[in-house]
Order: sequence, then C-alpha cells, then structure tokens
Amino acid sequence: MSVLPPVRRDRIVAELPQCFKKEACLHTREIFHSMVTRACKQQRTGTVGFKISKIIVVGDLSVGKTCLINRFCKDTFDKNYKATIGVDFEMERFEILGVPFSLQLWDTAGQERFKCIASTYYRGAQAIVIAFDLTDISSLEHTKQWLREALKENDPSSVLLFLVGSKKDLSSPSQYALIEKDAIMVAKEMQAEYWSVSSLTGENVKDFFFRLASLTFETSVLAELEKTNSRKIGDIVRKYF
Ligand SMILES: Nc1nc2c(ncn2[C@@H]2O[C@H](COP(=O)(O)OP(=O)(O)OP(=O)(O)O)[C@@H](O)[C@H]2O)c(=O)[nH]1
Ligand SMILES: [Mg+2]
Repeated sequence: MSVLPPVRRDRIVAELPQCFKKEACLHTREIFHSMVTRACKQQRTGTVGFKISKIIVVGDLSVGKTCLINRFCKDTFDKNYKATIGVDFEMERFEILGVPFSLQLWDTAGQERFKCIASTYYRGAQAIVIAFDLTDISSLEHTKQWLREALKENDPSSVLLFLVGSKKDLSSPSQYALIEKDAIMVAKEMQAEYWSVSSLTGENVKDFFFRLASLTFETSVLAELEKTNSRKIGDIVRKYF
C-alpha cells in the first residue's frame, strides 16, 4: 500500500514537453522514445517509479537559483536576497506516462565561502542545472567553471545538462538578444539544453521543469531497460555455456 498522497493534478505529464531552442537542446524528438512509451504502457519501468532522481542547481551567487526553485515548487517569489548557506532541497513528485517519478531539487550556494559545503552534495546527480543571470555576462562566463566542478563528482557520460538564463524580466530585448546568442554557443559547447526564465513573472519556469523531469525520466527508463536486457542476455549466456 502506498503511503504517499496522490500526485498533484498539475504535475501529470502525458506528452513530451518541447525544448526551448532547437539550436541548443538535448534532443529534437517531438515524442517520448518509443521504447519508453511501450515500457510505460506495459508497466515494465522497473525501479524508476520508486527511485528519487537528484538534480543539482549550481551557478554564481545571486543569479536566482533559489527563486527559480521556489517559483516552481511553492509558486512564490521573494524580491529580497537571502544567500543560501550550503544547500537546501525540495522534493517534487510527477506522474509521467502513468509512472510516478520524483525529483529531489538541490539548491546550492553560489557564495564562495559556502561553496565547499555545497560541493559535497554534488555527487550522484542525474541532471545538472547551471544557472546564470541574463543581465550579467560574467555569470555566463563562469558557468563553465561551475560545470567543471559539478562534473568532478558525476559521470559526464550519463548526466543531463541544462544551461538556464534567469531574470528575463530585467533584460531589454536588445540586451537579451545579445546574451542569448552567447548563451546558445556556451550551451552547445557544453552539450547542454538552453532555457531562459523569469522567476518574477513565472515565464518558462513550469515548461522548463517539466522538460527537465521528462528528459530525466526518459533517460532513467532507457537505462533501466538496458539493465534488464543485459540481465536477460546474461541469463541466456549462463544457460547455454
Ligand atoms: N527581477 C527578478 N529578480 C530576480 C529573479 N530571480 C531572482 N531575482 C532576485 O535576485 C536575487 C537573488 O536571488 P536568489 O534566488 O536568492 O539567488 P541565488 O542564486 O539563490 O543566490 P545564492 O543562494 O547566494 O547562491 C534576489 O533579490 C531575487 O529577488 C527574476 O527572475 N527576476
Ligand atoms: Mg540561493
């Protein structure tokens, strides 16, 4: 018997949410991978429905990491800056293609003096969100260093990367166009998916987290299927040799 309350109705995903910019996205498929859809229909998703996927959010101080998580998880926005000390986390439960899927969103500190505490929590992430401020080019320049540090604790070949520009409401259209061009280049180099959001207005926030949850889910199901298949091949090998 499940002790968890049902998933909120506005956390149900039936179709793959689309990327923000086709030039810098993890994949351009419009629907979930057919193997994933089939596995979900046949309830062959193994442990995916019971596991909690870890997502870490990193980036310079004051770029808006905490506000981004709070806008999505609590639908609130605080205009006063309160530095994150070390780390904080929020849980979000989704239902994707009928399968329960939980994300643990780790909000880390950008301030130098709290960084060493925060970095001890980087390990074991399924996805890394590297945040920068769309009105501050230096925060975009620092994203590569944030990524390098986060990847020291994670497997670069399996972790999903997202480069997220924040405070869209504060940038003028011309300033925005300029920084977005650079951000797309950085995202491509990192092999990350690019998004821009505003936690003040909420623009793109829900779309971003739904995409993040869905791609993390898709990757987890594919990994689970691969594990099951290699186990099956192992059984055959054991049986005949
Ligand atoms: N206008 C506007 N302000 C924002 C937005 N997001 C964050 N801010 C403001 O930027 C400041 C810093 O936001 P935080 O979310 O605390 O930044 P942080 O990245 O968590 O900072 P650290 O915890 O120190 O790493 C606060 O004053 C927020 O109100 C946004 O989308 N629009
Ligand atoms: Mg913070």
